[in-house]
Amino acid sequence: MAVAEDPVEGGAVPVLVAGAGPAGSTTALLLARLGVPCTVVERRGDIHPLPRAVHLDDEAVRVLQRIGLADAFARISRPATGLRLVDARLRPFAEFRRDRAAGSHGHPESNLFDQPDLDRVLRAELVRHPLVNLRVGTEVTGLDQPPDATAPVRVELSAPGGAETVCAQAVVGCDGAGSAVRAAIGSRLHDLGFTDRWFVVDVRSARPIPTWGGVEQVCGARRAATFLPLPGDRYRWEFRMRADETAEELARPARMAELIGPWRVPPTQLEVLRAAEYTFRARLADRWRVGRVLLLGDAAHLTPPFIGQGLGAGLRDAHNLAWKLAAVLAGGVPGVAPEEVLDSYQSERGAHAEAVIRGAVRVGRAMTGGAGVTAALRRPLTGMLLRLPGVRARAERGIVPRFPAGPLVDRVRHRHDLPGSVCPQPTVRADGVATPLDEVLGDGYALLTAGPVDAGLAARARTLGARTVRLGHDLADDGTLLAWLAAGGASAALVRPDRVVQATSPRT
Ligand SMILES: O=C(O)CCc1cccc(O)c1
Repeated sequence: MAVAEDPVEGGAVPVLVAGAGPAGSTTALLLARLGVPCTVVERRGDIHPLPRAVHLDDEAVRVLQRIGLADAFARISRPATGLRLVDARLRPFAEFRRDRAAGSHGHPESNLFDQPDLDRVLRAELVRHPLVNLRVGTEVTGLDQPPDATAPVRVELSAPGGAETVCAQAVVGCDGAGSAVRAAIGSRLHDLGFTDRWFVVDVRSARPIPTWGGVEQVCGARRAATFLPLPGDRYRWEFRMRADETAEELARPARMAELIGPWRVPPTQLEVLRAAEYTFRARLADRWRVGRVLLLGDAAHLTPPFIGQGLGAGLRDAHNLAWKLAAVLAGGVPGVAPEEVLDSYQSERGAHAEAVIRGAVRVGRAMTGGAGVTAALRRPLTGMLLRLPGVRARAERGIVPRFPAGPLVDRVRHRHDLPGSVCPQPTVRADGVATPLDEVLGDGYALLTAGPVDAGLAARARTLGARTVRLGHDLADDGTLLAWLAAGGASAALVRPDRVVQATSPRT
């Protein structure tokens, strides 16, 4: 299939991305990095002015690194100490600590930020990139997909100049919870059984508010709450709302003073930037792809924020999809049918997104659910639970993606085998220069070797155009990669462009 050279307004475009939020912008920038021109349509003229997401983990920051924005993100975020459970009087009773220097993905494990800051960084990059055509004030109103999956999709747009139609070889719907693209392909969001109203308060504080440097989850019986220190002078509180409460009532000075009372912050030192009701939901779309139309981010899944994974899930989707879509538009991944390549997007990402949503619901209920005796027992029970073998380690590790076997992930025989897992990113020395591993691996497939490679894997790597990177020759690291390969019983790993291990060569 021919890919148009340039994005052409009103004509054929290789990829139309609906929505310029963080997930849509990241998708477009990943595609553009791979040489695929994108048109991004965005309903809003300017970035969304209100703070929304506040947390990204190290794997999600690694995705931003792929589009050259890790340093910019570091400037607008603060590495966090982790998650602390506290009682109604803010006395800690459990703590999950994160590495503030760098975790296995080469970035701080927990990062707090204010979403409009990230939106501005991404928007500047979209505007700057020669392969991205950003069209604001424009949104998808309908789609028409011919039965032949490889024929262009006709996309109806509402634009400042009126209604128009463009043809795109693929459409990526990143248009949020109320996605028009999702509706147009007949995909439905399924409720995973969680809806909770919370009152979210974003403030600036004239004086620093003492914090432990991470997220505080108040697990009191009377009212669950979350407190987060954002960068600079900004902070966020979230309070669970009772059935008979309204945001207007809670926003009154007397009620607000009562809510933030335990933190002992004089309300006069605070400037309230926003105080609004937000409904936390757990939802998953049943179909993430119909032909060449794909869903991503909040259009595909919604999670409550208790483990801080909402936006990260969208960036992971973008990382998983962009290289597959780019490959299919350029003729495919050798040895795998294009439809299988694209199907693997939902089979890989859907399972992880569902595990994250269900995990967030479980954690949310465990931390904040119940009343009376149940809530009173939370503190001692949590202490006991965390002393059980493996429980703390699991809670600290989070929900790590482990993709199932498929056309792009070999079957594993042992749970320590590497295929389906994400390769770590230590800092390595290449040509005498300290560099994050991904910069050495490049944008395509890579074959990371620490010893002999079996002939089958070597041939597959050649067919896929993989860059061979030999430990101890092309780069040196602190032993992380060697230990990782050894733990997985491998002497070499074939790493996909999204850093997922596709196959390994066994250690002999
Ligand atoms: O696990 C962490 O380090 C923080 C998790 C988190 C982030 C944001 C909100 C929240 O309730 C939890």
